[in-house]
Amino acid sequence: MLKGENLIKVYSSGIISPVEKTAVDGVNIEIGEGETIAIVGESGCGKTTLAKMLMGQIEPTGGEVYFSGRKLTAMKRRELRSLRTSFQLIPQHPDDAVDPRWTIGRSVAEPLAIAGKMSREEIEDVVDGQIAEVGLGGELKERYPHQVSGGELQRAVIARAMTLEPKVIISDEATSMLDVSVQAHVMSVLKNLREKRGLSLIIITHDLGLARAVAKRTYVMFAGEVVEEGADVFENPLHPYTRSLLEAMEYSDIEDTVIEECEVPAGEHVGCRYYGRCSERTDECRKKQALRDCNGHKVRCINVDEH
Ligand SMILES: Nc1ncnc2c1ncn2[C@@H]1O[C@H](COP(=O)(O)OP(=O)(O)OP(=O)(O)O)[C@@H](O)[C@H]1O
Repeated sequence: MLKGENLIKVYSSGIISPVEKTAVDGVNIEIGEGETIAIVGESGCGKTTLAKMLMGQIEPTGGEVYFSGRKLTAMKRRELRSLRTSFQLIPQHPDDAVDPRWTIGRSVAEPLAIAGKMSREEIEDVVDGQIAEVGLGGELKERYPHQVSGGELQRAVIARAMTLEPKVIISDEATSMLDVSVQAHVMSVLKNLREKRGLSLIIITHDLGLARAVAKRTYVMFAGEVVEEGADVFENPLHPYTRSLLEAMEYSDIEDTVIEECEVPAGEHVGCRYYGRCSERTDECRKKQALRDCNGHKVRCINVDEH
């Protein structure tokens, strides 16, 4: 339903001597209707940039995005704007998505008020239904963001996003600031909405335990590339990077395992990008690595054999 083909994003920053940074480099990604996928990888590997390209929020430097067979990347701005409601991003900090001076009810109603297609009473009905659907009590409508808990506010943000009847929800570390039990509650709200509404869910996370628990397929990213992808990357990890993440997980509680940020060694972009950190590297790894089919999923490592 939503597909990115060979997506590339090069950012340019600085005016006098601009510096280019390739945040995403040739990523192919796909999500079906009602499917949940996870994108995992350390900070700065390009997860958010990839998601924003899929949503049409930022223009790719290269590659195409298709949504229900239509080429998003070829659309005029107006056409794209009308499709934007199909994609809703749930950010890490719910405070970013609501106005602190507005009641929760007003914030949830805002997208419908802007759309201008419903009467006040109709909007009220949708807001009430949506607030109940995410498991919040009606009394929260009259409260301000500082008068609710982080988990409640995040559920209100989900309710707000749902008023626009999106097809795809992208959760960008949406639960990472919450306690584990609250995190589970918010995720179960998303899961229920997915089941009930046939939503597709993209979970961007540092939390391997979360990805493992909720996603049908996982994309592991490293330095702008997908290094491994499949339904069983946790059960049958092939890439040395994925294996190192999972080994780190063994030393801690699975629920608490987050990926630490690490510097990508400079000058290693010709061959395998993991070369500088890989304990299994060979001379062959200095060559550009392709993402290839292997043992039921895809891996970008020349040293992995079919078995
Ligand atoms: N607007 C921008 N201009 C220049 N560089 C950017 C811009 N946005 C992101 N980057 C850089 O692109 C790279 C990828 O960023 P991105 O936010 O996509 O990573 P991420 O994997 O989502 O990280 P995190 O988990 O920390 O949110 C980073 O090195 C970041 O500094």
